Parts: sequence; C-alpha cells; structure tokens
Amino acid sequence: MTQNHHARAPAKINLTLHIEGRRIDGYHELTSLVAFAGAGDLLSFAPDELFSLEVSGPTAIEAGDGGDNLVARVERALRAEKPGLQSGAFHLVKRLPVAAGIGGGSSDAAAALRLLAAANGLSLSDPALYEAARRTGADVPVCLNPRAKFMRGIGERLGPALKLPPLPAVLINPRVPVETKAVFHKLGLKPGQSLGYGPHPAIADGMDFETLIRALKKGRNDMEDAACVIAPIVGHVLATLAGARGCRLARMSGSGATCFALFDSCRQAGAAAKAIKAAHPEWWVKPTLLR
Ligand SMILES: C[C@](O)(CO)[C@H](O)COP(=O)(O)OP(=O)(O)OC[C@H]1O[C@@H](n2ccc(N)nc2=O)[C@H](O)[C@@H]1O
Ligand SMILES: Nc1ncnc2c1ncn2[C@@H]1O[C@H](COP(=O)(O)OP(=O)(O)OP(=O)(O)O)[C@@H](O)[C@H]1O
Repeated sequence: MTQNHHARAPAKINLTLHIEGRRIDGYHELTSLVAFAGAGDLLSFAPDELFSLEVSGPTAIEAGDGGDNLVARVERALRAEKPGLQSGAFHLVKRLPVAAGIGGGSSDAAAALRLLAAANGLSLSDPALYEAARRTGADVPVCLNPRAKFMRGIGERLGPALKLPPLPAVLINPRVPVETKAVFHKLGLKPGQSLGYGPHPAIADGMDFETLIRALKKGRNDMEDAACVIAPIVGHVLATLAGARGCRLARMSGSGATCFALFDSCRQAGAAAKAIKAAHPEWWVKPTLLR
C-alpha cells in the first residue's frame, strides 16, 4: 500500500507591509514582517506515476482543482527544474478564504513543494525548490519554511527565521474576494517610482511581547487605503476589530480583505472572536496564534 504524507499549509499574515516603490517591470518592492497562523489548509500526497489533484473543503470551489491551482502550477515548476521528478496524487482540504490576502494558495504551493521534496529525497534548502517557489508566485518563497521572518524585494529576499513571542490573534475575512493585482494597481505608483517613508521599525530576534507590539504599531500596511477603496467593507472590519475588547493592534494582511487583531491572551482573542461572529455570522472569523 502506498503511504500518504501530510503537510499543513498555514495562513500567511503580513504583520507589517511597507511598499518601498515600483520596479520598471511593474512589480512593487516591499518590506514585510510575515508570521504564520495556526489556521490553514491541509495537503496530503501519495506517490504515483502521474500528478493528480483533488480538492475538498469549504472553499474548494473558489480555489478550483484544475491546472491553474497553485499546487498544480508549482508541481510543473519543480518538474521543469527536476526532470524525472517523482510526482503523485495530491488531496487539498481547502479551508482558508480565497483571494483573501493570507496567501492560502501560496501556502498550498509551498506545502506541495515540501511534500515533493520529501518524496524525492531533496533537501529543503535545494535551490530547485526556491526557484520553483519564486516562479510560481511572489508569496510562495516565504511560505516554504512557514516561520516568522522578513520578506523583501518582491518577496524573493528572505531574512532568517525569527523567534517572536506567539501572538494571540483574531482573523476576519468578510467573504469578499479582493484581487491582489487590483490593489497594487490602485496604489497608483509609476514604474520606477520609489517612496521614501524611512526604515522599518527594528524587530529583534527574541523580542518580548510588549516591545514587539510597540514596534508593530510604528509599522503599517501600505495597501490598506487602496483595499478600502476597492472593498469598503475592509474599513468596517478594521473598525470592528479595533473596537473589540482587549485589542492591541488591528491591521489588514497582504492586499486584503482579511484583517487581523492582536490580543494579550488567547482567552481575550477567543472572547472577541465569539462576540464578532455573533454580530456578523456571515464573516469568516478565526481565533488563532501567530508565530
Ligand atoms: C501583497 C502580498 O500578499 C504581500 O505578502 C504579496 O506581495 C502578493 O503575492 P502574490 O499574491 O503571490 O502575488 P503574485 O501572484 O505573484 O502576483 C499577483 C500580481 O500582483 C502584483 N504584484 C505582486 C507582488 C509584488 N511584490 N508586486 C506586485 O506588483 C503583480 O501585478 C502581479 O501580477
Ligand atoms: N490552492 C489555491 N488556493 C487558493 N487560491 C488558489 C489556489 N490555486 C489557485 N488559486 C487562485 O489564486 C488566486 C489567489 O488566491 P489566494 O487565496 O492565494 O490569494 P491571496 O490570499 O490574496 O494571496 P496573497 O496574500 O499571496 O496575495 C485566486 O484567484 C484563486 O482562484
């Protein structure tokens, strides 16, 4: 019997997202402190002669199971790097909201690379994995090793994994998909234009909770205003989180529409999530730990 292997694909949260400017090729240079949530998708894999993908779960329809799924795209990208790659049957349990600013598809692709690496005896530091990740999407490299770190350039320059205190959080997605490309476009930067907002607040490895919260408050998500124009409900989500009892910081993740709030304790995050879900049963509301 063929053995099944599993990998979690956690949601990516941009604790900060500073846009530095726009490259001549149209992509945006950024600096972002990224963390990962307890909430995520689940991917399983059984080696087989041919690639196949089955998708189930609450957001399976939106993600799709065809050749455009990021799991299929990353498998092709790795096969181009490693001809003769042992592929197989993937099953994705899709739970994260899609087109939501939390890199669900990117994290699924990164999880697929980890599973393919294990099946092919490749080290996680094999350059072919990084190359396949980079070619598949700007957020895929940071998801390869889902631990808090800085991401720079267009997402291809990664800092070392950072030891941050676990952050009790609530994630909210109002179930309005937001296209990443449209939010970048709304920023209105010209190719070659750079922004001089100054350096990112210092974040040190092993920083304590209070110091980290103070530093994060000095940071921003520069895509928030543009996302609020495209999807005004983001402003409502941010105000709801900011008004929750015990909220220390409320901010959007990535290009939205998902926003997060940080709390002193999991108990407070759980209570806030419960109250918000009761008031907005139509929203995706998730208490979780970011690390
Ligand atoms: C906003 C973030 O989520 C922050 O983590 C990412 O930068 C977006 O990463 P992603 O969704 O993986 O992005 P991709 O799928 O590679 O690109 C989607 C589109 O977003 C724009 N894009 C993306 C990344 C980037 N640094 N600059 C851009 O301008 C490009 O128009 C691109 O065509
Ligand atoms: N496995 C997948 N999961 C989710 N979306 C997928 C997947 N594969 C392909 N897609 C497509 O990719 C697009 C982006 O989806 P995703 O959920 O990754 O966006 P996101 O959370 O905004 O990502 P990011 O934060 O990296 O910008 C959607 O339009 C979706 O149809």
